[in-house]
Amino acid sequence: MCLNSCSSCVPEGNSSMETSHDEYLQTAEWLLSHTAHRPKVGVICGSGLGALADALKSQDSFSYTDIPHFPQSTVQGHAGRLVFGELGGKACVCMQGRFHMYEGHSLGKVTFPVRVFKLLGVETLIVTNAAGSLANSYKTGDIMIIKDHINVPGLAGLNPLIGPNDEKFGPRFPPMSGAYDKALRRMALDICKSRGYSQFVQEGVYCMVGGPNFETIAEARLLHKLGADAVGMSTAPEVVSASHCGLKVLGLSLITNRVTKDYEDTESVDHGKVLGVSKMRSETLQGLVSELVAQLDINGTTAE
Ligand SMILES: O=P(O)(O)O[C@H]1O[C@H](CO)[C@@H](O)[C@H]1O
Ligand SMILES: Nc1nc2[nH]cnc2c(=O)[nH]1
Repeated sequence: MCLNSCSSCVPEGNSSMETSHDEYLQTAEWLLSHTAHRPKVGVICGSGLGALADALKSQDSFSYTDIPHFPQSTVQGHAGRLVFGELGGKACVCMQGRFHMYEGHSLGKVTFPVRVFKLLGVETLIVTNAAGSLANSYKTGDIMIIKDHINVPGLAGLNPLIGPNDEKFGPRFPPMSGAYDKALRRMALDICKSRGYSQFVQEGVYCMVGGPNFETIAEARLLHKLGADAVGMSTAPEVVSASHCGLKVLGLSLITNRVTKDYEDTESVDHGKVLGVSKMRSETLQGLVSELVAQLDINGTTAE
């Protein structure tokens, strides 16, 4: 076995090594030459949550098809647009549509926009997703502030950082214990409290699985026993990549369905239901994200 992480040895479709540093730079430079916005905050919109970008003022919007080296969205509920604009007086960039492993994208492509965000000057990343609940106390429509994640593909060796490390982005062995910024979580909780959201806000552990199928009952039971409160098919690779390059991360899961752990339960889930609940809660999430961005101290630490 070769131990050199050369391109012929690292499994194809796994790491970010297929993208050179110059390609990230070319994309960032193209974007900066097409907009006057200089975003410090990046937002990734989960399934059906693209309306978060509608709150941006003075928008410059780019279809993914027009941006050099950008992957393309293939999933319903992910429009495939990068929107720049102002939110709460701060310059932001918002992905209306993310990339998933199950679409056939390599994890390098899934996380490509995160590194581009870094090169644009983004310091804080807000990641949203639609997820199914495993915790018994969660209800459909709840918002879960992500405290931590279990990256099932990552544990199995599917990690965007596999391959030669690009030191310009971050270290070979990045710690992940503080991946979800404590101060940002505190801020989100306080805002939820002040807005009267407390009865439908949770803080918990997100578990990423590869998808695209939803969980079997035995899988749901297993993930719950492992400590997961909610499950989805995204977010972990983006957060690993963001944390690696020093971005502060806030993760928000919208609970769109209950994942059944009971063989007697006849309720099932489909993507249409997921999108329906996302749409219903989109405005609430938009309010939370807008206020949070408005409160950010962009020059360094987060507001207390
Ligand atoms: O994680 P996001 O992109 O929000 O979407 C979630 O919803 C889709 C399934 O309905 C999957 O893509 C899952 O990951
Ligand atoms: N894996 C998974 N992803 C989801 N995305 C939205 N709901 C679900 C779910 O129940 N399971």
